[in-house]
Amino acid sequence: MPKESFLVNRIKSVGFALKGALLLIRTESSIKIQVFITLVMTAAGFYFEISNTEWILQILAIGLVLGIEGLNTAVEKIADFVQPEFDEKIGFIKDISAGAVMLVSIAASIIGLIIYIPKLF
Ligand SMILES: Nc1ncnc2c1ncn2[C@@H]1O[C@H](COP(=O)(O)OP(=O)(O)OP(=O)(O)O)[C@@H](O)[C@H]1O
Repeated sequence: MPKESFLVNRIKSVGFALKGALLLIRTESSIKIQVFITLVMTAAGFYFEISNTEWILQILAIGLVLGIEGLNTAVEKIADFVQPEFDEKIGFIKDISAGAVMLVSIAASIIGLIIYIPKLF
């Protein structure tokens, strides 16, 4: 069988990644909430006419939270696959992964406060 070209492989990878992102949004409730917050913050960005720099920081913060949440979901799925029973080590791995989401969420919330508090008060 002839090897597929680099370009065909790249296009296929983008397809798999898009499928994964859609699957994530359709099946995971935490990502659904974060997508909702993304829509609210995007609307707020337009309403308050935030600057280019503020848009860049907001997009970066939102992208980080969604990306790390996606990785956390992947860690949870792998953990459940390799060890469906209660296991202290699995609990530790899942807690660390959830902690990573919390850290970026705190940073994103602080960025949001720095951008919007001066516009509200
Ligand atoms: N197999 C397990 N062994 C030990 N502790 C576990 C196990 N599964 C889950 N836990 C504990 O329960 C917590 C929540 O795990 P869970 O997989 O339900 O994640 P979640 O954050 O509720 O994810 P989601 O709501 O997105 O499914 C973990 O952080 C861990 O402390």
